[in-house]
Amino acid sequence: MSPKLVILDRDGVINRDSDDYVKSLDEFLPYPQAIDAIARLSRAGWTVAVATNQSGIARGYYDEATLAAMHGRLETLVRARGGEIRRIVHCPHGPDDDCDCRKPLPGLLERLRQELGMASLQGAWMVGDSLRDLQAGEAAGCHSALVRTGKGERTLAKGKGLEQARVFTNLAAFADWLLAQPEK
Ligand SMILES: O=P(O)(O)OC[C@@H](O)[C@H]1O[C@@H](OP(=O)(O)O)[C@@H](O)[C@@H](O)[C@@H]1O
Ligand SMILES: [Mg+2]
Ligand SMILES: [Zn+2]
Repeated sequence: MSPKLVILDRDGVINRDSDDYVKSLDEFLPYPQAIDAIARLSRAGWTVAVATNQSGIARGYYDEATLAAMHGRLETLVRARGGEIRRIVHCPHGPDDDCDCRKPLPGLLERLRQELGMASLQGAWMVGDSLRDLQAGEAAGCHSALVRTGKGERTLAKGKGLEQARVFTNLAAFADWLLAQPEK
C-alpha cells in the first residue's frame, strides 16, 4: 500500500523563489493557492511534508533562526486553513559540502521516511520546480510532479530528465488532480 504522502519542495512550489535566495521573513511570500492546496490535501487525509535545499545558510545569507521563522509562518498559515504540515526538513549545506542530504540526493526524503515511521516511500508523491527535486523523489521511489511556478518553466525548457514527471500549472492544480483520483 503506497503511503498517502506528498513531499513538497519549498521555494518555487509553496512560495515565490528568487535567484538571489529567500533571505528573510519579509522575502518569504507563500502563494495563496499553495497554502490552500496544502490545507486541502491534509484535510483529505494526505500527510504533507517539505524537503528543501537551503544552501543560503552555508553561504551565510541567513541563519537557522530566520529559516525557522519562515517555517513557523508557513505552518501557521496552513493551520489557519485547517491543514497541517507534518514535517519540514532542510539541507543547510552548500554544493561543495559533500553532504548526503542536498537534493538531487534522496537523503532528505530518507530522513522524512524514518521520522514519519514509514516503511517505504514507494508510491508517495514528490512535487518540485527543479529537476533535482524530481530526481531526489524518483530516487526514493516517489511519483514525481513538476509545477510551472518558480523555476518550473526553466526546468521544462531544459527538457531533460522529465520522462516520469507529471506537469501541473501550480500546486493547486496538482492537488485538484490528486484529490480527483480514485482511492487505491
Ligand atoms: O527549491 P528549494 O529546494 O526549496 O530551495 C531552493 C533555494 O535554496 C535556492 O537554491 C539555490 O540553488 P543552490 O543551492 O545555490 O544550487 C538557487 O536556486 C536559489 O534561487 C534558490 O532560492
Ligand atoms: Mg524549488
Ligand atoms: Zn545537506
